Amino acid sequence: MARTEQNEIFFHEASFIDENGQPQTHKIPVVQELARQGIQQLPQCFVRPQHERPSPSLPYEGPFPTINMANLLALEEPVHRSRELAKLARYAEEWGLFMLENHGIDEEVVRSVKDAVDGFFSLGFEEKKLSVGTYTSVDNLGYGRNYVKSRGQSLEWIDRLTVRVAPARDSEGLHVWPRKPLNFREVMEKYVNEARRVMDDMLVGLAEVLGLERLSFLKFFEPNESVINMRVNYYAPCPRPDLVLGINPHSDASGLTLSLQSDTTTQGLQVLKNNEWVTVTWPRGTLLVMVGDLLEIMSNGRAQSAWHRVVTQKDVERFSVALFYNPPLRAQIGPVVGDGGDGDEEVSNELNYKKVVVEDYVQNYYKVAPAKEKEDFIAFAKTNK
Ligand SMILES: O=C(O)CCC(=O)C(=O)O
Ligand SMILES: [Fe+2]
Repeated sequence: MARTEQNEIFFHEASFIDENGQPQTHKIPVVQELARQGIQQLPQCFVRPQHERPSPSLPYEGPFPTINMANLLALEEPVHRSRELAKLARYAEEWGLFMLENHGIDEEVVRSVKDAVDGFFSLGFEEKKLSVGTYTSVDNLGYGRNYVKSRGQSLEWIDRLTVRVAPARDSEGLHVWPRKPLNFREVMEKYVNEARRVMDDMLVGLAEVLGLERLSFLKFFEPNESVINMRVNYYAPCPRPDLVLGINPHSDASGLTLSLQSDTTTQGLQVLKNNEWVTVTWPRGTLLVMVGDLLEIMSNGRAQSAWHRVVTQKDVERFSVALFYNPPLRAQIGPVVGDGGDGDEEVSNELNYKKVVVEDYVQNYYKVAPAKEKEDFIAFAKTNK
């Protein structure tokens, strides 16, 4: 058979420890490059078993959970504010995520983040690799593939860039920020500064509406030691969206996650609600807030982390920028229970979760991932009741 000229295939390298405790390296095709080459046939390594494939999912009927941040902060409008707070409690309990409008982050700042991401992902593969250094000791950070655990697992249709933004000293001495575009770091740090304020306000609002002291959650997030990881998820157009996932189902091992997405689409993210995958409708200009496992623990289960996944689209590229906001790695967190407003102190046998050290929780999470269901992750912090 005559051979036509082959396109060069680019690979990310993934190192992992296999089930026998042996270090392994696995080569993973760079999804963006496959898409750039216009492949029509999906490589087998991305094809999911039948039961994991995304069946068509309809957008949620009715207005998608949305919080208006301006109302939340409007102390001089107590009626608006308490209505918004009530919604916040309901969404945190029933959905684990919601859209955030009127978030107050300057439009220009958001625009510049999207431009910086576009600038980075429009570089060639080798140029991207050269632009970003590698973390030597920290797994799952840097430019590359998503977390890989074994050779047999279906690969996710994604390339991603993860940077530890805070504490800033964690990336000192390591070259981990992209050098291109030139303003990447400056733009992202400016955004993260504003985003942190939004997340802090959310933590205060959530504590308040759950009948807890205002700083009950925020107190775990010591400003100089808390960790913010920024993950840019890039999903290239996919020839067979019906056979793949952009990201496996998971909950985030964070306190809170705050995300923005590209203007190319209003879809991509799905959340499990009443055992059904629901497509998140994501209007332009809104941010997404997600409850992570650590906040579920801190709230003794009243806020529920969202079990979510990402689907891809045929001719549409999409990116999201997720900020994972965590207490310091060495911090011990645990459920905070108040008196529920009725003056009766809760007793300790009503605790559904144990105290855990953040680092231990995260380590276990990566040991378990990819998980089949949320319980696989969160069981680590549950009391045996
Ligand atoms: O792309 C998205 O909207 C979600 C990304 C996500 O779930 C993650 O980075 O943990
Ligand atoms: Fe996530």
